[in-house]
Amino acid sequence: MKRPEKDAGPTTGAMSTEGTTGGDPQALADLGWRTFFTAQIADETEAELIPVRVMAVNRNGLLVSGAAVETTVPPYLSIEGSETAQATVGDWLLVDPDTMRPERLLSRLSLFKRWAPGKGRMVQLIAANIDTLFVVTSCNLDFNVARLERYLAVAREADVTPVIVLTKADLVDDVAPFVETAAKLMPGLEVEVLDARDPESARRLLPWCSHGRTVAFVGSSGVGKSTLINSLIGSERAATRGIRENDDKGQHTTTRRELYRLSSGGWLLDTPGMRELQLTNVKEGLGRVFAEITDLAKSCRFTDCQHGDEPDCAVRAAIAAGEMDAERLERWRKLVAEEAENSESLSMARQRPARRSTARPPRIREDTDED
Ligand SMILES: Nc1nc2c(ncn2[C@@H]2O[C@H](COP(=O)(O)OP(=O)(O)OP(=O)(O)O)[C@@H](O)[C@H]2O)c(=O)[nH]1
Ligand SMILES: [Zn+2]
Repeated sequence: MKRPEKDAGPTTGAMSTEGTTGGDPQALADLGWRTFFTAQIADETEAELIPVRVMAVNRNGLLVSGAAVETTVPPYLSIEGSETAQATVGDWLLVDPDTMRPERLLSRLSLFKRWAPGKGRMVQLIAANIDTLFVVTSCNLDFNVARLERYLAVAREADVTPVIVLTKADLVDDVAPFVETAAKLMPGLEVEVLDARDPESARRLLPWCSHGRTVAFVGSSGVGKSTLINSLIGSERAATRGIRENDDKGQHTTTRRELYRLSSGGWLLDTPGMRELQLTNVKEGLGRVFAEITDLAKSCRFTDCQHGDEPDCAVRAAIAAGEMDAERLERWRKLVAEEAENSESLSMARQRPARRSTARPPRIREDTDED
C-alpha cells in the first residue's frame, strides 16, 4: 500500500484537518492530527467515527483524547496478526461515537518497537507518531560517536527525524569540534548545542515542539534530559516529576506511559521503553545513517563486498582518496555486526519454544508493568 505523503518540516504551521467530522479541527490539530491521517478516512461511514489519540495505555484500556473527548476506551484488538493489531501510546484511533469502542487504528507516521525473546513475545510496541527524537549527549565524557550512530539508526528505522542535542556546552572551552563531529554522522542531521540548565537556551528546541508536534528524548543518564524536559513542560512540570518518582520507587502506576503537553503546544512522549531503545532489526536505519557507505557500496565490484580486502572496493578507494574516514567504516562494520548478532539471537530465542500452528497470528504484546 502506498503511504500518503507525510507533512514535512519541524516548523510547519497550521495543519489541515478537513474531511473529519470528529469535532473542532483546531482541537484535533493541537493533538497532532494532520492530513496524513485525514487521507486515511475511507468513506462516509468512517467519517462518522471520532478520531482520538492514545495518551496512555492502561491495564484496563486506553486513555484517549480527541476534540472535546477525554475518556478511557477498551483496548483495540484487530483480527489481523501484525504490528498493527494493537494500539500504543501516540496512536490515532477511530472510535464509534455510540459505543466508544475503537473501530480502526490509523497508519502511523512513525513507530518505535522492539523485538523481545522468549515466551512467544515478539514485537513490543513502544510509541507511535513521534515526529522528532532528541538524541541528547553532553560535550564531555558522554560524547561517543558510535553511541550516537546507534541512536540515529534506531530513529531512522522508526521513520523519526533525529536531532542531536549537545548539552553542557558551558563546561567546555570550544564546542565547535563536537558540533562538527556530530553533524557529520548522518546526511542532513541537525545539531543543537546548549546549556540545559538555562531555560532560555532550551528554547532552541522549540522549532520541533510547535503545535501538534510530538517529540521524545533519549540519551545516557545525567546528560540533561530531565532538565530540558522541565524547561519545555513549563507550568506542567509536576506531571513529569510524578511519573519519575513512581518509577524510581517501583510503585504500581496505572498510567506508566504518557504523552505530556509542552508549553509550546507540542507533545512529549516519555516512557521507560524509549529510554531502552535497542539495536535490533535496524538494518534499514543503519543504511540511512551511513548513507555514504551504502551509496559507495553500489560501485564495489562485488555486490556483497565487505569493504575488506576485496578488489575494486569503492569504499576503500574513497578512504584512500581521503574522502571518507576509516574510523567511520570501522564503526559501521561493528554496528552492522552488533545489529546482526542481536537480531539473530532474538530470532533464535523466538524459535526455541514449541512451534505453534502457522495459522496463528504472531503475538504482539505491549510492554507492561511486569517487565
Ligand atoms: N553545567 C551543566 N550541567 C547540566 C547541564 N545539563 C544538565 N546538567 C546537570 O546534570 C545533572 C543531570 O541532569 P538531568 O537532567 O537529571 O539528566 P538526565 O539526562 O535526565 O538523567 P537521567 O534522569 O538519569 O536519565 C543535573 O545536576 C543537571 O543540573 C548543562 O548543560 N550544563
Ligand atoms: Zn567494497
